[in-house]
Formats: sequence, structure tokens, C-alpha cells
Amino acid sequence: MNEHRTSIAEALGAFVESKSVTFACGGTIAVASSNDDAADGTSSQLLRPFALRWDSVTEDGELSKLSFPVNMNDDISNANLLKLVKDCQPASFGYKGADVLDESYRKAIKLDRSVFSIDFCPYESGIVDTIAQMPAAQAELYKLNIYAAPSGFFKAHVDTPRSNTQFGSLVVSLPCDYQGGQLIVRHAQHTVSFDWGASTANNTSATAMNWAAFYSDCEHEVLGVTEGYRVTLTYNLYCAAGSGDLTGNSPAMDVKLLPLYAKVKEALAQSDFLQYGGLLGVYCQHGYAHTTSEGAAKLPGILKGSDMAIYSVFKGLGLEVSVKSVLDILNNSLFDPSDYDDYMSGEDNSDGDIDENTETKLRKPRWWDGSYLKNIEGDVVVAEVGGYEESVEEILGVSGARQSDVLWLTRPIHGNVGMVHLTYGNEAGINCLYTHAALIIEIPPASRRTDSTDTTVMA
Ligand SMILES: O=C(O)CCC(=O)C(=O)O
Ligand SMILES: [Fe+2]
Repeated sequence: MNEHRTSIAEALGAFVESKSVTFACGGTIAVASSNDDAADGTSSQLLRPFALRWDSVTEDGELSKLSFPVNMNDDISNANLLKLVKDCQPASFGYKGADVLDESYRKAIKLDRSVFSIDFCPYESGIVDTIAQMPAAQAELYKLNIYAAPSGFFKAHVDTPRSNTQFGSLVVSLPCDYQGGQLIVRHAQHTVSFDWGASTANNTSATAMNWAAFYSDCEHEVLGVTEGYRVTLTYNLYCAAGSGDLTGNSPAMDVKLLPLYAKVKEALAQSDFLQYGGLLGVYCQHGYAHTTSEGAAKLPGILKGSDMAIYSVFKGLGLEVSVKSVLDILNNSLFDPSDYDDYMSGEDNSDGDIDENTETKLRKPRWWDGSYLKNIEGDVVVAEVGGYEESVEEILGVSGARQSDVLWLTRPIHGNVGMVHLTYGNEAGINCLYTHAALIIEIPPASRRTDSTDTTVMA
């Protein structure tokens, strides 16, 4: 086997198996301006404008209110923004268990959640549903922060976890024009930059809600704001008990920002990576009811967490991805693993009637010797309990089973199996075939790989 091909696949596999696939994610949701037609909430594309209200310390008893998006050309809007800035206090950070104020480390101002309210809700806008595809998530408002030009920033740090169930942080940047202030998130040797105010082409800071979420163990920093006010809400993300099947339809998520996107793109650009094309396989991390026809019909829509992220990244790069059921031969009592090599080479001498023409073409998967790839989109065969007797080969034959040469990036996750029940052999018993759900990606030959389709499709 070509060594380079193996090393790229191994690196990609290690990346997929690590949490790095989704150590950070983010997106952009455009917000209607207050004189926009869409401001009445009739457009599903735009978020309606919203307002921040706070206890003013500078003007006793006066109602303090700032509407978003902030219109820098409007005198009232500008005056309200400056009033907000005046009412904020210097933002501290945690250091060795104490709250520390040190402008050489963090230059920002803040409002505690007890003194403001805002009619923006990260649930309503779909952000929490998107994050919930990582683990099930609950977002709790923490602070409002302002990083102001010329020098608002926050040096590299890791957020202090506020409970055992906190798994990450969510930062939402409210629509208010600014430049600089990139949020840089790092995990292992990987870095993602959320650059919402930087270049003109990319400048959504004034008109959109930009957000980023990342795991608690990610180091992150806010680079210096060079112009304007970067107003953010921070939320703590907690694990929540089962949020159930998600639609998988997350318009707020930008797959290009997922760290895996760049890794896969890099691999595809190497002409000696699957030079002649082939199939990549990734075992799903989560369990699905993929062996029942109702369950299978919902895939890939209900993929969860990193499975959905991996699916979306490959789809986003214009590749064909499908969810397949992989028969776990080594864990199935119906197969004697010692027969496996013979079986695969077409020299099977057992009683089953194996179609030699098909089977001799079959080859072993690379990293794991027990897979039998079966199409899940067709019916998964569930033999009648107590019904007629069939051999495994007959049953698999009916479903168009085939063993393909798959380059597996990961190994199956122990326990994440679905079952196909069937009757087998001469006994009137019920046996189970264990299967794993896996993502199978068709990689075209290097000569037909275009740069990238640059779409941001989600399932
Ligand atoms: O505003 C941001 O982008 C991140 C702020 C931050 O890191 C924090 O508040 O801990
Ligand atoms: Fe932070």
C-alpha cells in the first residue's frame, strides 16, 4: 500500500476520532434593520431587531435602552451606545481562584446579567439546536461584554468552568459595527479564527448576529478591536438531558468553520491520497435505530454530534456521503471468524451457498477485518420471527449486500450497534446480526477532484 496514502488516512482518522472535529463551531444570522420590511418577523431568513435594557448607574431611574442592529449614522443610537459604555464596569478575569483586574491581560468592560435584559434568545434563532448536535446543550446567559477601540482585547485564556456539567462557552456578537477583535480558538495544534469584523467582504459585524461555540478546554483570545464597539453576550453551555432527535437542519452552522473541513480539503488536494478514487468509511460515534426501516428512513437527517459534523463537512466539499449498515461479523455468532478469510477469498467450504462470482470480487476492509457492507437505503432485511428458514447468505443476498474496499478512518465504537433479527439455519430460533452505522464517502480519482464546491450544505 502506498505509504503516503496511509499516513494521510491515519492522520485524518486520528483527527476524526478526537474531539477536534467539532472543538469549535460558529455561524452568522443576518438581522433585519428596524426600518426593514422583514423587521415584523415575517421573514424566516432574518432575525428581527431586538433591544437591550439595563439599570443605568449614570442616569438615575431613566430607562436605558439600545436597539440592535446599532445604526452608527443615527444620533440616538450612537448616544445610547455611549451611555451603555458609561454604565459598564471594567471586566475582570479569574486567576488562581480570584477575580483579577489587569488591563495588560484583559481590556474590556461588562454588565452582569442581573442588571440587564435582552429580547434576543439563542434558542429562537436556532443557535442552541446547532450546538446541541455536539452534546445536548443548554445555554445560560453569563455576561454582556464590550471590547472597545482602540485597544479592547482579552489575552489567551481558558474559561473557568462554572459547574461540573459545563462543557463549553457560547459567544454571540451583537450587530454593532467594529473592526479587529477576532476570536481565536485553539485545540491541540488546531486553530480557528472567527473574524467577524475584519475585511469589508466579511464584515457582518454591523448587520448580523455572529456566534461561536467551543469546548471548555479550548484556549481562546480576543485580538485588539481597532474600530468601534464589539458588544458580546457570553453564555455557559451545559449538558442537558436528552434533547432527542434533532432535525439535522442547521442553517445557522457554517461547515467551513469546522476544523475538519480544512483537514479533509488538504487531504483531497494531495494527488496521492486515494489517487484512483475509492470509499472512505467512518464509523458513527452515536447509536441509531438504523436497522429498522423507520429509523433508516430518518438518516442522515437525525445524525448527531460529530457524526453530523463529519457528514456535513464531506457533503459541503461536494462529495457523495451515505449512511450504511456494517455487519459486525466478528461479533456475530452466525459467522465463524476463522472461516472469514476463506469466505472472502471465495474458497468457502461451508454449507451456505455463496455466489462465487460476487464473493471472489470482494476484498477485506483495510483496518478492521470484520465488516460486511450493506446498503441501508434499501430495506434492511428483517426475517419474520418464526417464519421460514433462510441462510445468512440468502438474507444478505436479498438486500443486495456487498463487501467493498473501504478505507476505514476509524474503528467501530463498542456498543453502538443495531440489531437485525432473523431466523437462520435449521433451528426455529431467533438470532441477531449486529450492525454498526457508518458513513461511507465516495472519493473521486485525484484527476476529477475539483478544488472544492464551497457550499455550506447541511443535511
Ligand atoms: O468575546 C469573546 O469573543 C470571548 C470573550 C471571552 O473569552 C470571555 O468572556 O471569557
Ligand atoms: Fe473566555
